[in-house]
Amino acid sequence: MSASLTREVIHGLPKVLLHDHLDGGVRPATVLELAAEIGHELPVTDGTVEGLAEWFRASADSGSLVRYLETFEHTVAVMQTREHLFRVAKECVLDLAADGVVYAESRYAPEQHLERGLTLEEVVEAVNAGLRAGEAEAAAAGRPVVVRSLLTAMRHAARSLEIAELAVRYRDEGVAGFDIAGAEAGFPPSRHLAAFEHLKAHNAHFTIHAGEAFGLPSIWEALQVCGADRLGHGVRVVDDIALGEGTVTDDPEAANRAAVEDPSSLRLGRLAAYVRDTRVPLEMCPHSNVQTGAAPSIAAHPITALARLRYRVTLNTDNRLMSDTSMTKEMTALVEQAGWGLDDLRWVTTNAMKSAFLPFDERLELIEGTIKPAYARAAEGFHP
Ligand SMILES: O=c1[nH]cnc2c1ncn2[C@H]1C[C@H](O)[C@@H](CO)O1
Ligand SMILES: [Zn+2]
Repeated sequence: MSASLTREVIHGLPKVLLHDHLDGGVRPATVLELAAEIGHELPVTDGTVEGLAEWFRASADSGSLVRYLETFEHTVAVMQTREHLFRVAKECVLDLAADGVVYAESRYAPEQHLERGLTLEEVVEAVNAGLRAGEAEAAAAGRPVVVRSLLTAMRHAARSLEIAELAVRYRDEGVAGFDIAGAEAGFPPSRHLAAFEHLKAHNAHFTIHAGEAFGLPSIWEALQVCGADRLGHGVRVVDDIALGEGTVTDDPEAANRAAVEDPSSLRLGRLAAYVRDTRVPLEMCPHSNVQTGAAPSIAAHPITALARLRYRVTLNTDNRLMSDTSMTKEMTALVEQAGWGLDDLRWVTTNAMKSAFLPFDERLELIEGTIKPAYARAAEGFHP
């Protein structure tokens, strides 16, 4: 009964987060403090944590991915030394643990953290050390969380092969995989084929931001040309799902209703069918999509139709700072605004754990030992 599924109950549920940017989740207080320390000028001058947090949220709320991404200048600026990277990574783990996250993959682009002389290896080692310190502190506080990193290459730049090599080199030291991010239009993933070939040659995992600001060609390339294991966002797969005379994209709210009332009225094109048939995990990020204009609202976000159609949907935060969000907030919004229930939350959580770039036995242990028992206990609470 979703009536009892309050924010407090949701906060207590175990969560799995596959798509969270380290530089998109810096605490506003930390940005403020470190910017003052290094003399980086921030765009707001009232000096308050609240003012800065609001600036990030409002600036990211532009309806444009390109403008959303401009705000990262001010988090990346304070992540340029070992000490600062360590701190940001550690605080990230503590914040996720406090949100009830039990497994997370935190991604960042090492090439963006070289401004003050660090090497790529030093960046990775500083972040890894911070993640391990955060895990230890969270476990000691009774909130165990496992956090792995994904190394991102920026799609407009030309360092993807180097970053892929770095991901392979550090695979046994907490780096679980690789990603491509940045503005999508004009920078197709196939520009980075050498990186993907290297990863495949070494049996490494990768995801690609695709189908966020740009539609089906980007999803098709990510899967069929590059061989991505998962899709970052992938929300525009609904461009290939017909509803009436148009597509789900034309009227996502009607599609969410149709997916429940009459699923056969939604007709999958070849690519949309391929994504569902092969169980490609979709790393969906509702609040981020509303901000960048990839979805009209939480109620009308295609995540609900895709969930009802049984795509391999996972729920994610993307950028907790810019989107002023958390896993608790993403889940609560779907419950309150899109008719989701406890079964849906358990399902996306299990989907995410199944899709993690963690060895199978470790995934199974988290599903059987942590996720299933906690959701079963929560379900009991809803019986009369
Ligand atoms: O949603 C996103 N789409 C594309 N790129 C993104 C998104 N969120 C963050 N990024 C970029 C900006 C960061 O600096 C970079 C690495 O985390 O990834
Ligand atoms: Zn992202």
